[in-house]
Amino acid sequence: MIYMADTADLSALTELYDFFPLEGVTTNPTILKQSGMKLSVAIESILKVIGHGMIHVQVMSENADDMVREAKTYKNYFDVGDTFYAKIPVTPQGYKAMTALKDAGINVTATAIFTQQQALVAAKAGADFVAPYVSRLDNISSHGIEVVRDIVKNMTDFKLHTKVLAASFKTVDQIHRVSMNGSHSATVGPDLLMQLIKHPMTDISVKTFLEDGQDLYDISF
Ligand SMILES: O=C[C@H](O)COP(=O)(O)O
Repeated sequence: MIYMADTADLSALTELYDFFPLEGVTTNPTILKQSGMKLSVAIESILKVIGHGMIHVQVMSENADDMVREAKTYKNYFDVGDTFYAKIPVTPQGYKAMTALKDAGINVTATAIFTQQQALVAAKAGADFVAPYVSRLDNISSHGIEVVRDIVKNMTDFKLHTKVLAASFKTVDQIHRVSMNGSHSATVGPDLLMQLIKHPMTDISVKTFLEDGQDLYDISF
């Protein structure tokens, strides 16, 4: 499974990219607002941290032609080639823009997905990733994990190349369950990414190893 960071928090990203095998960063207008940075500064700063990792940038336009122009502008502005993904909401104009963007050779991440059909239509429109919102589904008494599972099944059954990018997480268990249901990728906030790898028994085990080995390891390195 591909892990991405769902954040524009530069210090958290720098800390995570030092050790966590992340393959990209996803952003949206809300994430930018939380960072306090304008788009140009935020994305340029993120790119300095992530190098050749994927960068997913959401468009603000509502009309398909504008979405396409906006995405093309960002791709050129940030000069990021194939690691650039235009995040396009699954509106009617968004679907139209997805097809046009793919025709123009620009990667697409279909976002704000709440149903299996929204994802399937996005895949047919050529989206490289489809992003169902797990917590936001759970919070409206729906079932985020089941939606992810159904979308994964569709991609497999219909032999589509689109990857599921599960998004909107609040718990480690949600991430565990989307992995077990075959999600190709997940984008996760920094705090939860850290929680994924934390376990008190690991800390206790490492502490014991250090104590036990203290006087035994006699080879210099
Ligand atoms: O871009 C989509 C986000 O992953 C949504 O996450 P959120 O529900 O935590 O805002």
